[in-house]
Amino acid sequence: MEPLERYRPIVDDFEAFLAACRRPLGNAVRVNTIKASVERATAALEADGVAYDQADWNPQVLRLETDSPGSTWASFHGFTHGQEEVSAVPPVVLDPEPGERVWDACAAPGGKATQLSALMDDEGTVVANDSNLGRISALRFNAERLGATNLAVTNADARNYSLNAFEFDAFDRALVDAPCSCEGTIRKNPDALEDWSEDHIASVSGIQKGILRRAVQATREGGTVVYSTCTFAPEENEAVVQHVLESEDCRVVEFDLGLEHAPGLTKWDGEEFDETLERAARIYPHHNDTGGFFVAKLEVTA
Ligand SMILES: C[S@@+](CC[C@H](N)C(=O)[O-])C[C@H]1O[C@@H](n2cnc3c(N)ncnc32)[C@H](O)[C@@H]1O
Repeated sequence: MEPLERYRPIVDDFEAFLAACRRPLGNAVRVNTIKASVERATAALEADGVAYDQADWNPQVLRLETDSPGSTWASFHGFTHGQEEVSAVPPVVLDPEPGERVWDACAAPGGKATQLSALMDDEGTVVANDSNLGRISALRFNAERLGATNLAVTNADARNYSLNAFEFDAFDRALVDAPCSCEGTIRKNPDALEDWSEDHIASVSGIQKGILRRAVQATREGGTVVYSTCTFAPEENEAVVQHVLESEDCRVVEFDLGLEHAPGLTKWDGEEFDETLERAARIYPHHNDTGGFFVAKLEVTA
């Protein structure tokens, strides 16, 4: 928990934050609407005797009272997919339409890519990319299990991603769910901070900047890019968005999130960020009894 002390000056009710970070996280699933309605999925859970609670902000997210959410009939049938509640936020903020072209730049193992497919009624295209070949097999497996047929998988470094193989020259939307220091996953993974260091944060921040820059370049004017991480470090969040605001044509836009959150920061460690960064969301574990997440929404401008 010691590394988290650096966030004492920025987190509202820091003691409640620390206490929440120490509590194990319950299990959650997302209803896979490609295969089942919420009613059908919850009926399958009830038949299995698994109690659930629907999330207030999204009825497709269910908190389950079971230690093995992957061992229910609903899961075997692909009606549900184990996914942390806050992890379901970025695709909802991206808000893709059926028929659009969407790039998921860092997609494996595919929780959000398959959610994008479902939000698009499995119509249009989700290009689900990841640079890690080992994680691609899990992405393919999840796409098949959940029946996401509009999902195409690529294996490349998103920082210099080429659109040459496609018959179009820009995506309508892009999601960058970036590799990060994973501080916000501490409730699920108590070892999450074991290898924590400021050097690692600095190095991953450079990768994040490169990926987000490419995502803005690869998205059409008027299109939308969502940037998310499961970490608290401002170097990996606001500083990354700030970097891209300075180098690419885009702006930070507001979004409505039915979840309690804090605004993005406008300064950290002597660095000042654009005031529009306040439109980003910092979701802390004590806000909604979830993991931690950062989400920013960008519009590509001329
Ligand atoms: C937070 S995880 C993505 C989780 C995924 N969006 C989901 O919901 O299942 C970050 C991913 O970024 C990938 N990654 C790391 N560096 C990358 C790069 N330069 N280009 C593309 N993907 C990268 C990692 O392999 C990892 O799978």
